Amino acid sequence: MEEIVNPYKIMILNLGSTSYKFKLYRIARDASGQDYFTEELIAEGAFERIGTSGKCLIRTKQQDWEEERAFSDHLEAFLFSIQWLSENWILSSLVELDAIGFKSVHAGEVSGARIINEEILEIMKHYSAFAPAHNPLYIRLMKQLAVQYPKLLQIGCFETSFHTNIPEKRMIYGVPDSWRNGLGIRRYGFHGSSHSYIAWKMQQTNPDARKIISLHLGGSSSLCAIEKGKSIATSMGATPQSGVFQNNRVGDFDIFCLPVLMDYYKEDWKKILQVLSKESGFLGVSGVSNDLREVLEAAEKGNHKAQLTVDAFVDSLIGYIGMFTAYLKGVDAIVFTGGIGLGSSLIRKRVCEELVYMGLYLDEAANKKGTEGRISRKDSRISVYTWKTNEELMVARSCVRVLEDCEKKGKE
Ligand SMILES: Nc1ncnc2c1ncn2[C@@H]1O[C@H](COP(=O)(O)OP(=O)(O)O)[C@@H](O)[C@H]1O
Ligand SMILES: CC(=O)OP(=O)(O)O
Ligand SMILES: [Mg+2]
Repeated sequence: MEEIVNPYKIMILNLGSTSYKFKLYRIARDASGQDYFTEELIAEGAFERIGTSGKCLIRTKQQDWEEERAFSDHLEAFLFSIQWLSENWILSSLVELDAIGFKSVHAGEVSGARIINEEILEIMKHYSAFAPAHNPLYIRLMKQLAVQYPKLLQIGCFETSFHTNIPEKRMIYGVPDSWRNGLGIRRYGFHGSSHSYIAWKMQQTNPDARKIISLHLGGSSSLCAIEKGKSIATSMGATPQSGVFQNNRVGDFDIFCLPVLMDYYKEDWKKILQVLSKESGFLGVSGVSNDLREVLEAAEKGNHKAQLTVDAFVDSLIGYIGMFTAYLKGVDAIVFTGGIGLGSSLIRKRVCEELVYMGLYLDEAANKKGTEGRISRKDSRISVYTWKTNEELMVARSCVRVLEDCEKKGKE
């Protein structure tokens, strides 16, 4: 392994809508001094189905631990992982870290990698209404850590960052301009760490693919049109509740249903938002589950509503792929990532079957294998890939940049 000179020790936390993930790195810029990094992954953890019970695993060089476990929330999962790392002599205390990095979600116009302080926490709080499944979780943990470890540097890398170069005409809604400036109501886009990882990964492996559509399909799902490494369009808007069908969130929805809903729910708008953000999407339409694995299983057994959910999900992906192909004026590669993107060969097959008209031909055997890499046939005009996303790596790199800036400022 390449020697890592003056590495930082950084722990990255990814509080997903259904999962808790962490990675612990030793990481530094490499000898070239450019924007390249060398890193060693000391430990990683992925806990599924937070709130119910799911597969939880932690991996280190020495050992793997895997158990079916129930964590009531992300905080409990985080505390467990810290205790595990300490008991197994991997990290005796968070005090050992140079920084803790968060794959944080929404702070409106504030994006990029930011040192977490009172001001940023206030902004995140303001945008909690936009990202209710994420922001409150991050704020709670950040505040708790600030009390417990006042010297620990906390860095938030906001999911909106990758999308800041999308043309203005594509980032506005057709609403009074004062709503954008006064209330922050505009499109932002999310899953920036994942889509930027895909852009980077494709640059490393397939530099000729300049027009890419990245499908991050997971607890929440979004698509991103990437041109020459930059996001030029994305399916989520002002909030991560929008765009394609989500696990339990509505996706795109016609706001003019509101009067009917207000009537039905006796003007209880909080209840309406709860249904749209927690009881809709896969769960709402199928009535089976917010976990696509269970919906697919039910569809297989002939459950009509479950089948409709799967069909509508695939259909919404196809719609955005068509739109983004037009924005990109063609497409060289389509990439599947996220829990569903990597895990479900059926969803990949269903999507690709709809794209044969574009000269896209799936390699059925490669698709079924479910490993990373190319899954389209040699004669396919558009290549198709599955990559396991690495959001934590992108966050860790951003943290290194912030730590270097801090050091520079300290020397000035
Ligand atoms: N083999 C699979 N088939 C269908 N869905 C899957 C599969 N594996 C995982 N998933 C779905 O992926 C989601 C988790 O995706 P992930 O991107 O890790 O989550 P998060 O959004 O919480 O960060 C779960 O909701 C699960 O239903
Ligand atoms: C928007 C976001 O960070 O989503 P997820 O819950 O999929 O990780
Ligand atoms: Mg996620």
